[in-house]
Amino acid sequence: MAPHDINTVTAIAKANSLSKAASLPRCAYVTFLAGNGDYVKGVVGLAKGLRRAKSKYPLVVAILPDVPEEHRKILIDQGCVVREIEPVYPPENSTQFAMAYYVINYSKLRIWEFVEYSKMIYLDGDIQVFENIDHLFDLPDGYFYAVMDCFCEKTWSHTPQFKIGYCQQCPDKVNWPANFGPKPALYFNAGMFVYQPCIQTYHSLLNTLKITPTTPFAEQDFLNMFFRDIYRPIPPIYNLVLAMLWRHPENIELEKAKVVHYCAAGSKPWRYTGEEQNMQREDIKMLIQKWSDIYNDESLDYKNYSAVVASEEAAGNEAGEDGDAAVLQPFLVALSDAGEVPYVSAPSAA
Ligand SMILES: O=c1ccn([C@@H]2O[C@H](COP(=O)(O)OP(=O)(O)O)[C@@H](O)[C@H]2O)c(=O)[nH]1
Ligand SMILES: OC[C@H]1O[C@H](O[C@@H]2[C@@H](O)[C@H](O)[C@@H](O)[C@H](O)[C@@H]2O)[C@H](O)[C@@H](O)[C@H]1O
Ligand SMILES: [Mn+2]
Repeated sequence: MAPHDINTVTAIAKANSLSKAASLPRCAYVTFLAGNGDYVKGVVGLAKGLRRAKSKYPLVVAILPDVPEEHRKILIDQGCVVREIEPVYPPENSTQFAMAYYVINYSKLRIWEFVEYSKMIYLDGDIQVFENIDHLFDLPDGYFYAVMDCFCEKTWSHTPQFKIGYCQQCPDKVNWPANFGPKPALYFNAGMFVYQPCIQTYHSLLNTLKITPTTPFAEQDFLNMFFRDIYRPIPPIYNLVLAMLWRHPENIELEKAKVVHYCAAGSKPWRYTGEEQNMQREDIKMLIQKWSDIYNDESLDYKNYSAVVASEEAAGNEAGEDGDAAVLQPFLVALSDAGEVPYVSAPSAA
């Protein structure tokens, strides 16, 4: 066959694109959804935020069986890869959780089973991504990456740290008392982390959980214990826990925050009333507004966004490296590879 033969050219192009797809690292974002409440709004907001940030990778939603059909459909329509998981129950124990609903959070451990991906970034449903963080997938393998938590809110009042006013965000302010034993290891917030799915790790997590007493911060305490030797802190811009704004303003440059975690009491954007403590702060109102702008932006709905990209491609717009088409393409490939969403092919330009 002559190289200019149209079939040859097509075959080469196809082989190239296949090998390109095959060599793409198998990366994805993953979040967790339980129940029939309003957290589905958080996940929709997150899916749209990732699109706005031109993330190249899909958002997998690990859902418990109690998520209603209606909510599953909303997620699929937003281009999410929906995966049902079995709940994980902690061993029986009389511990009071810092929040009663944290008990379902042990189910997050199932995401280690998603081994069709080599690396994933877990994000809580109450997180928003304002700038692209795909580069976190390039961090060296073999570690667990997350942002250090803050111990100053009253959800921490049960801990010795809180009682003496010690926080790892300002470790020199209050010295760790000698008679308290060794200084505790660095402790991450489990609303965002970079990890590698792995079946051995998955079994080890579940087996270790069976012999581990439950504690107030549920799976977060457990993950901190399990991964303490390979935990590597990343800067707070990758998971801005809102309380940092009033507890440790000296550690935060708000304009640099790429990822915001709406975890302070009263700060869930989809049910914000402004009544709780600190919720009338200007920075909080601004962050709630930014979340709502993304949630309400119809051009970020998957159906509208993919239609625009398809028509740009049809117009022969190769849209350099930063163009929407170039950016959405691998996202669609990843989705269609996952077998959940049909690949939206561009109509012929002829
Ligand atoms: O009814 C619920 C409660 C929690 N979650 C999920 O569990 C995560 C952890 O809970 P949350 O973010 O409310 O905890 P916080 O970060 O505020 O302590 C949420 O982000 C959701 O992804 C959920 O889907 N439904
Ligand atoms: O089940 C334990 C939970 O713990 C975390 O909650 C936060 C939040 O409750 C703040 O209000 C506290 O002040 C903060 O320290 C605490 O870590 C995670 O965000 C969540 O995903 C989940 O892992
Ligand atoms: Mn959260």
